Amino acid sequence: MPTPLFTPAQVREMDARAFDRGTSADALMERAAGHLERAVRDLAGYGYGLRVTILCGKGNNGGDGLALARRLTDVGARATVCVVTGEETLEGLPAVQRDRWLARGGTLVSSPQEALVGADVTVDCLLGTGAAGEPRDPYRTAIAALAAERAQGTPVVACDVPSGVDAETGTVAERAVTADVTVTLGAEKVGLRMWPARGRCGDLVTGDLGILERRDEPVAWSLDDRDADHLLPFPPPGAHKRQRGRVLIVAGAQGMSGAAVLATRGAVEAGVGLVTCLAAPGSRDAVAGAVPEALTATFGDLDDRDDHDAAVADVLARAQDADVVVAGPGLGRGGGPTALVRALVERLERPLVLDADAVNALAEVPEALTAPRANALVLTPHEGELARLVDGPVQRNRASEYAADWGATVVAKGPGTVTASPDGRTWVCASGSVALATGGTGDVLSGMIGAVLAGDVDLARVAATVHWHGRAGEAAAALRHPAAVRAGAVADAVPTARARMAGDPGPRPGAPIPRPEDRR
Ligand SMILES: NC(=O)C1=CN([C@@H]2O[C@H](COP(=O)(O)OP(=O)(O)OC[C@H]3O[C@@H](n4cnc5c(N)ncnc54)[C@H](OP(=O)(O)O)[C@@H]3O)[C@@H](O)[C@H]2O)[C@H](O)CC1
Ligand SMILES: [K+]
Repeated sequence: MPTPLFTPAQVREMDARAFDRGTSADALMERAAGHLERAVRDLAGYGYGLRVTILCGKGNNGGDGLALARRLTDVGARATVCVVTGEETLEGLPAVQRDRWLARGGTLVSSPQEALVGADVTVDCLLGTGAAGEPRDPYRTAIAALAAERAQGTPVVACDVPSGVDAETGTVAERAVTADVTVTLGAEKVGLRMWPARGRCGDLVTGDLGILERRDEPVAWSLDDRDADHLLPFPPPGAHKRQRGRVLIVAGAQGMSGAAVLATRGAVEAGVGLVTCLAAPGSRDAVAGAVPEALTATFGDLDDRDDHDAAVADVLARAQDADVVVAGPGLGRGGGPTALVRALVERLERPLVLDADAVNALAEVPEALTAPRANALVLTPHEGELARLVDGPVQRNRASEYAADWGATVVAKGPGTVTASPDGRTWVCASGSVALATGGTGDVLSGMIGAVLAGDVDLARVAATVHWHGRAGEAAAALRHPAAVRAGAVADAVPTARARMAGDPGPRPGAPIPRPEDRR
């Protein structure tokens, strides 16, 4: 099942409703501590005799830590606790937890450095969702001490969020905790799935507090392999190639054949009935040579002012034979590509995927983006391209606003790609590898998206394809080295990645890939 993701403010509302139903804040804190205790023991593999150092702040995050110390003692672990702001700063529930800890025979160590000596596991209960901005002292110093201990090999469990990480936006303070496991409480917070925050969390575990209700609407979703595989098309038995979808790729101006080749390969490897690539003459030959499975043709000269109307008309006519059009990879910049993109956005009555130069062209004619249109539009900008479209700094966690403003599905590419559809659904991609941060991988993705939409324009499929492309990047990195993956290797890995998502552990000659009805 897709994982629902919420903002910290939503989780606070869930808390408030739980209080209205009669659940006490104390009970929630005890539940939180129970999840932390399990995570600590799971990480270490044992509990009895385990030396656990818990660094606490003065808020409820610190209160969770004090409750944890008591629970760990109950199972025979040795908890060392430091309240970095001083125990006298605690008020309310954290103060109640402190008193319970002291009544249980626990003690408090005043210096974080001293508390960390000899720890097998450390727990970051410094700052949670109530904190904002750059951690101030004494938190700052405590975070540095925790980092130094981790550098010596002592793992860190973060309570709710790694301190210094913004659980709404995914931004990370200059001084922030890097955890090995993060136990996120109540419901998964969206910012923890976004980068750079995701890189600070380690394994993400959700600690259910019984506060999430059916009516809670997540701001985003995260797909796993099975979710993504189920969303992706599976060829109906007996289908002929036209029924399996036809993609037209408009890419590759003169001298820019590589992008056209990669986008065409993306579509072919993703599996679709027919792929046609329209490119400038030299690029067309390159595509024909590199991807024999695709049909190829040329578009007129987009650079020639007198001819570009004819080129645009030709592309629109050819699009009549396609279910989906992908435009942009290596299309070039200037009046011709801009006129073509504008015509496609305004006049094409087919789903349209715009990538790379086509996104740049669209930034030249922003009125085309907001005008009513007859097609489903998917934009796949990387950060630089998105910045041109929004004309200012980009926040990927605002992709859903961009999608609503433009009536388009926005795939905001980067680590933890965010896909937002105009109907208000948002997905944060959990797959991928730094191997994808190399030229041409976006072209592969655009072709793949074209292929999956050729059967059915379900926009959740776009998010599933982003997940699939991420898995292909991981598979290519595993076969080679993350530092040495070229985009063509990502395209090569697309079919195997899908087989693995479907539950196939690896190549097994002769073994059929299970059909959807056998898997569900
Ligand atoms: N449903 C749940 O998820 C539950 C979560 N619990 C835990 O509660 C925390 C949130 O607790 P809260 O008390 O709201 O906040 P924090 O513990 O995160 O701490 C806030 C204190 O931090 C100070 N602060 C704020 N910003 C900074 C900063 N940049 N540098 C230093 N200090 C900062 C702030 O003090 P001020 O005096 O500055 O206002 C606060 O005192 C949640 O994360 C969970 O761990 C519940 O236990 C169970 C239900
Ligand atoms: K924390």
